[in-house]
Amino acid sequence: MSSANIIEQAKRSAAFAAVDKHVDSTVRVLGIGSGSTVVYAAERLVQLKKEGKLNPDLLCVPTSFQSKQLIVEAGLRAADLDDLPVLDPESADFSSIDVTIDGADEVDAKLNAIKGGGGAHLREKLVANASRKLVLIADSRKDSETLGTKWDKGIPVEVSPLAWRTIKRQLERMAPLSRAHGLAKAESAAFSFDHPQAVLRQAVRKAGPVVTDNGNFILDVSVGSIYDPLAVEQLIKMVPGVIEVGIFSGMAKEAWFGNEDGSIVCREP
Ligand SMILES: O=C[C@H](O)[C@H](O)[C@H](O)COP(=O)(O)O
Repeated sequence: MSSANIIEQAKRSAAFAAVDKHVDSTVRVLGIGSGSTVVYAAERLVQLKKEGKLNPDLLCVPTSFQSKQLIVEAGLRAADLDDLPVLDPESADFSSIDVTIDGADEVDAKLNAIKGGGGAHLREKLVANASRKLVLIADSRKDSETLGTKWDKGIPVEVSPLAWRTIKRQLERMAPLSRAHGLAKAESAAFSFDHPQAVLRQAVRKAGPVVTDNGNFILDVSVGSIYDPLAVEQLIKMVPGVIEVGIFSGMAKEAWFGNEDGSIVCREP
């Protein structure tokens, strides 16, 4: 098997295992992530549907245009996040979604993640935030001790097109010491680069920038190793015009990694 096929097989195994563990007839609302690994989760859902193992009233909440197409093509029912009732109105839990299964670009030892390689992280974060459980699926190349050490394309940041140059300049002046911003432990650096770089993501086969599903631009912000994901997420989020940051700190409850030898690892924080 070619190395590309081995990677695809690893992604597929992780996706199948996660769906098998988390999706049964008791699940009423399911979040569907975006990207190439989630395609295999949709494949497994189609099989389970044929076997009559899904809830007949199952609603699927998409996280992108691509994700909605996966839901429709799988013969499942798509629902918008704000059309759903909360699962338990009597409790403080505001979740509308039982479980969401999504891909990731890099996942650290505590299951903090970088997402948005496909530009879908705004809706992915909204859906993750409304989910009781976020389950990540990936091949083992994404499994990392420290964010920013494996995914070297920068943190995807969705920004307003109205001020992208100003936002870029401001992000490039972010101080590496979280101490300067009072956001994390004194003396500790949130990230390693002295001079972060923010690059406007360019479209392929279209002149000009990538325009997200929400009509915005993406800056890919390289900061080196990310020692304090929450501090970096907060630092970036504070810049006016930043719509969403592709760091998901403390959101995932489980991550499934497919290995090249065919084995699967499931990790919890
Ligand atoms: O914007 C895209 C999403 O965050 C994806 O879930 C992420 O990029 C991983 O995608 P893939 O499964 O294709 O590696």
